[in-house]
Amino acid sequence: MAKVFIDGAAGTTGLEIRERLSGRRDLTVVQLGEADRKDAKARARALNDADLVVLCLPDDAAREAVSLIENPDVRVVDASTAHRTAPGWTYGFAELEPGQREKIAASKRVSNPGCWATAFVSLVRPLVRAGVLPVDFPVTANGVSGYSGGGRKMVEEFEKKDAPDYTETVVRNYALTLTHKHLPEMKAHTGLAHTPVFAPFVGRFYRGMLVEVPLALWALPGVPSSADLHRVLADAYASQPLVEVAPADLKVANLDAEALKGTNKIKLFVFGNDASGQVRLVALLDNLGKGAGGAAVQNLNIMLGLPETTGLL
Ligand SMILES: NC(=O)C1=CN([C@@H]2O[C@H](COP(=O)(O)OP(=O)(O)OC[C@H]3O[C@@H](n4cnc5c(N)ncnc54)[C@H](OP(=O)(O)O)[C@@H]3O)[C@@H](O)[C@H]2O)C=CC1
Ligand SMILES: CC(=O)N[C@@H](CCC(=O)OP(=O)(O)O)C(=O)O
Repeated sequence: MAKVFIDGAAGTTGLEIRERLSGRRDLTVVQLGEADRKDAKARARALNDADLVVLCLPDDAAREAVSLIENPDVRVVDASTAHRTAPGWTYGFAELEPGQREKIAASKRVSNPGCWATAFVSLVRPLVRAGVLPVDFPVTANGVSGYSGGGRKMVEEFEKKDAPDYTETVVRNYALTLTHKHLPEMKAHTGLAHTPVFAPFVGRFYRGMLVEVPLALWALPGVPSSADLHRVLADAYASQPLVEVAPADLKVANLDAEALKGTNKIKLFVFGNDASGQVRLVALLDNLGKGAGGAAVQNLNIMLGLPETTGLL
């Protein structure tokens, strides 16, 4: 039976992954106790003794963990931002490209996508691949996330009244320097030539997110209809159980960012107005589900040759 070590098991993403793996009888989960969890020697031992390790650590600690692995058989899923565009690493988004699942299955080093990037690339990559969206198009994205996306520190900022930076803010924008940490992977894994203009918001709710890519259809070559864009997305994800494309004729007045909380799914929507030549592509997901822990478990299943959606859906 495969031995899985979670490094960073006490953090927000680590806890989420532990919970998802807790009922599993097809693997053994290892984690270090409170006294050892930051001890480099204990971590090195556990890292080298596992079949697969899941890193739920800040970027620097994730890089350090990888450097501590000497056993060539150990396989890694890294939930941090450290290796998402690094050479030698496979991007852990099985549904993204034909053949990506097989690459993940064969890889020793898999980087789990960021939550914003998961939403963005799932909407944009199929359109770029199909040639509907030119690679040099000036794409923008915006969205709102629950505060668990910021990890333990942000959770405390929103929840712990005696935290030094406690806030009662309901919703706020951020990344105003236009250098959000997911931008490199958003560009690299869509194939876009230019970095998208990205406007993220965080709100006073724990988990869930809504991400939008607004597009002027009249500015695209051949002026496609919103139905054309919908067809590309529906075809791209037709056989993917964790990615759902809502029907093109769906009539709703709004979407709730928390609607998929606790699930491992991502749902994509195309809201278009062909009279004005405009479309809003929308992705709905749980930042801790398909945006982090759910995706990590999916990657782990694929890498260990276990049924992909065990413990998910
Ligand atoms: N939250 C989210 O929605 C998502 C997070 N991620 C990524 O997952 C990773 C973890 O994030 P998240 O769970 O949110 O962060 P947290 O801060 O909640 O958790 C990080 C954990 O790592 C521990 N840690 C820090 N340094 C070390 C070290 N040197 N050795 C061992 N353990 C250490 C921390 O302990 P302590 O708290 O005691 O310092 C904490 O338990 C990050 O890289 C993040 O970018 C990815 C996708 C989504
Ligand atoms: C609300 C919030 O602050 N979210 C985090 C991203 C969460 C995520 O996907 O993070 P990783 O890159 O850490 O994987 C942010 O925007 O920086």
